[in-house]
Amino acid sequence: MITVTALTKRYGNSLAVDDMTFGVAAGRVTGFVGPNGAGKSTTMRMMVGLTHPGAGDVRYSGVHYRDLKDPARIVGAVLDARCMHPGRTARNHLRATAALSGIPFRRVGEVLAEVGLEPAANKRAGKFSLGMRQRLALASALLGEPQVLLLDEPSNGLDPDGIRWLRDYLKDFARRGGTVFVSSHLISELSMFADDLVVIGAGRLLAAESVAAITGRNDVGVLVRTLQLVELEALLAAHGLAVENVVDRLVVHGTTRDVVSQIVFDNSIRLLELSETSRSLEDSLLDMTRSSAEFAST
Ligand SMILES: Nc1ncnc2c1ncn2[C@@H]1O[C@H](COP(=O)(O)OP(=O)(O)OP(=O)(O)O)[C@@H](O)[C@H]1O
Repeated sequence: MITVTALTKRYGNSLAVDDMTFGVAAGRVTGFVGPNGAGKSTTMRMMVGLTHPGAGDVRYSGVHYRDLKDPARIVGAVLDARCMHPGRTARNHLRATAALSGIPFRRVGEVLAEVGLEPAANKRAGKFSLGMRQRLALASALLGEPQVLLLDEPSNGLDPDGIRWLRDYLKDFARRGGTVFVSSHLISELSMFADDLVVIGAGRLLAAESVAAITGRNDVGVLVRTLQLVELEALLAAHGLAVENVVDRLVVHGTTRDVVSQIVFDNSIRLLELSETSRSLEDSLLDMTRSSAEFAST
């Protein structure tokens, strides 16, 4: 649905976005992750024509954003939830936005209900919490019944219930055939609902693949504790297993608990602990971006 090709943006001497190419599929939630300053916002701004790229382009089903006949009906974007008139009520903010895009006013009531803001419809946006502004910004993006949602850090300011609600909403939007591209510097949060990930660091693309592919590559292994450490290490190595002695335990790479427990049983070794380990998605992404700034992990 979205194709980003060789997208590049330079600010002075620094490359904020460096030759970025990736695709975002319809019917799936794609997470856009990277440490602070990696270039997520700059990329998303270029995706909706708010920042002019130095090179490269972004297309929606083959059509350049600036050539879309009715962009509000194709792409709904929330890039900065603070961007609204504080003196306007939620309803009036949405009416003004609808009028600008030629969208019928009946959509205003519908989107207020969709994001759960009906009770606050007549309150001024200036009195809204950041979480309520996020919902109002999402409501604006939904006015044109778009096929694509682009959201930059949409859970900022949402409470845990709000975050769960947003996650379910976006999953459902994708299930109905929509395209969701959502950025976050919180890997743990994205890993809970994204199908695909686009990972960037220091302006460069590091990976663009499914969460399943990334986790599938993760090293699985077995952790063993025993008082007969040296004896078991030799036995496991004799069976051709890659074994590592880490202080008071053995880590056996690329195998399962069943294999190790059989060797242990056959050789009457007494165990203190036997467990399977796997690296989390977060560990993998941290490895990918280690050379760039730190990810926030909570
Ligand atoms: N208008 C601008 N002028 C100069 N430099 C900019 C501008 N906008 C962004 N940058 C720089 O480009 C780089 C990428 O910034 P960007 O905001 O896109 O990153 P990000 O991944 O969205 O980070 P964050 O999660 O902190 O918002 C940063 O080094 C930033 O300082």
